[in-house]
Amino acid sequence: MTIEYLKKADRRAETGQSDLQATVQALLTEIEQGGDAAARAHAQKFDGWTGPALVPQDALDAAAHQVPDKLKADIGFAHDNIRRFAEAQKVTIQPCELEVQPGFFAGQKHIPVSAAGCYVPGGRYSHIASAIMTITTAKVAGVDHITACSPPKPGIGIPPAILYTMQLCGADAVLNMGGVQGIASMAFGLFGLPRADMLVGPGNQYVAEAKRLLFGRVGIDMFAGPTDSMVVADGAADPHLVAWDLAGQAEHGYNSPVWLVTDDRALAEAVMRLMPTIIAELPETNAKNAEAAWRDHGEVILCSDREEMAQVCDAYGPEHLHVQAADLDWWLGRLRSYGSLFLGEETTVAFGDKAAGPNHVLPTSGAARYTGGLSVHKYMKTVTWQRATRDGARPVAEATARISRLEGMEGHARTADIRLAKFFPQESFDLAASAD
Ligand SMILES: NC(=O)C1=CN([C@@H]2O[C@H](COP(=O)(O)OP(=O)(O)OC[C@H]3O[C@@H](n4cnc5c(N)ncnc54)[C@H](O)[C@@H]3O)[C@@H](O)[C@H]2O)C=CC1
Ligand SMILES: O=C(O)[C@@H](O)CS(=O)(=O)O
Ligand SMILES: [Zn+2]
Repeated sequence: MTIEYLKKADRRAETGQSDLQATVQALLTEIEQGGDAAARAHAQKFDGWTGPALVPQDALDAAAHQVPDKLKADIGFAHDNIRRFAEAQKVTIQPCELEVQPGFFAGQKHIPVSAAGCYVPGGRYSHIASAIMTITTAKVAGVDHITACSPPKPGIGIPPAILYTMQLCGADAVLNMGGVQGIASMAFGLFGLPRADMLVGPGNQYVAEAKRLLFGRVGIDMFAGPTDSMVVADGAADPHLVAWDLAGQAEHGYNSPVWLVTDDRALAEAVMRLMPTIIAELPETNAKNAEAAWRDHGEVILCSDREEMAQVCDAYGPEHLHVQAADLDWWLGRLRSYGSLFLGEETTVAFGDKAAGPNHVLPTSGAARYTGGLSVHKYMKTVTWQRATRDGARPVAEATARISRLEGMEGHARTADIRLAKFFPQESFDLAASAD
């Protein structure tokens, strides 16, 4: 490849460092050993929260009255799109059955997990959309019990719009708890809640690391840490739109990378010129986030042709990948590594973030190389079954006995032997391990 970095990041997104791992592991251990009291103590320490851990029903009811009708309509619009998209995905999950041998049947089916814990981030921004994405999808999948948690604001708790959304989407219980203490409370079944079988949702590096460390004891959706976004643009792209699309996602936080990949030097230079002015138009905190993200993690990569651009995309595996280039079908067919793909300037990452339908909980930090984003599939276990007639069992039992014996697993072999003896008492079988 002959790519040229017109702007290169000094640092990659800060995830998975060993000090972060040690910090989060210590918090998890403290909370597991100290139970409810330890979780409450951490809520006070990190979020200044001394109110109830479980949001009481009257607070949930009150929240519904505090949300303006126009916002309710927008939340309803987004919820409807995300629910219908999840329902369409669920239809693609089909059971199957095969007669593997005459009289021997095997199949697969899908069973939703019993209890899910949905993390709704809330440190910097009030992520209403994350509540829709995680809870709605769990509900469509058929999860029996859904706990949602989010960081409480001191003296207020979880903001009313988030509480309203959590209820609308189908949360069975809501916890005033963010960060590691929120994740731990759901994983360990604190406050009388069922232990989560599955932890889902995005969050900052503490949240993502807590999920990663708990994986194995519980299922997780994926590594969904600090947001990252890539725009792929050719010479016909609108530099103003491209620059806003990069700045818009950089506001997530100081550690949210945004990358531009292009084969047009003039476009790259125009976008780089525009970025500081556009960032300065954001409100102060957002601008500070975006400025740091662009300065420390922003990259502009100049390629010689579209195939080279596609190779860069695949190598980065961005969470969001927005193509603003000719021949969108070529890109849709060619690209292999992204969380969610946005094709053309008529859509944008923020549409997917908030309201379009596809889920916004997506793999970050290159995890798109091995997984897609949150969907009903993540809440469902693909399990298999088998049954047979006696005649159908016969060749399978013979092969099983001989293979097991060759492996030295006599106990396994006997479970096959005794079936052959029971089902076919008049016959004899050669069940010795083959010598060669
Ligand atoms: N990958 C995805 O699909 C998405 C990712 N995101 C990402 O989620 C993140 C949200 O982050 P935040 O706003 O921070 O909200 P957050 O809810 O993830 O984190 C806030 C919590 O962090 C904990 N915390 C803060 N400082 C701590 C410390 N020093 N030690 C231990 N715990 C600490 C606190 O308990 C607090 O409750 C952003 O990085 C954003 O990019 C957001 C939406 C979607
Ligand atoms: O990572 C993401 O998908 C976020 O950009 C979603 S949101 O903008 O926080 O809603
Ligand atoms: Zn976003």
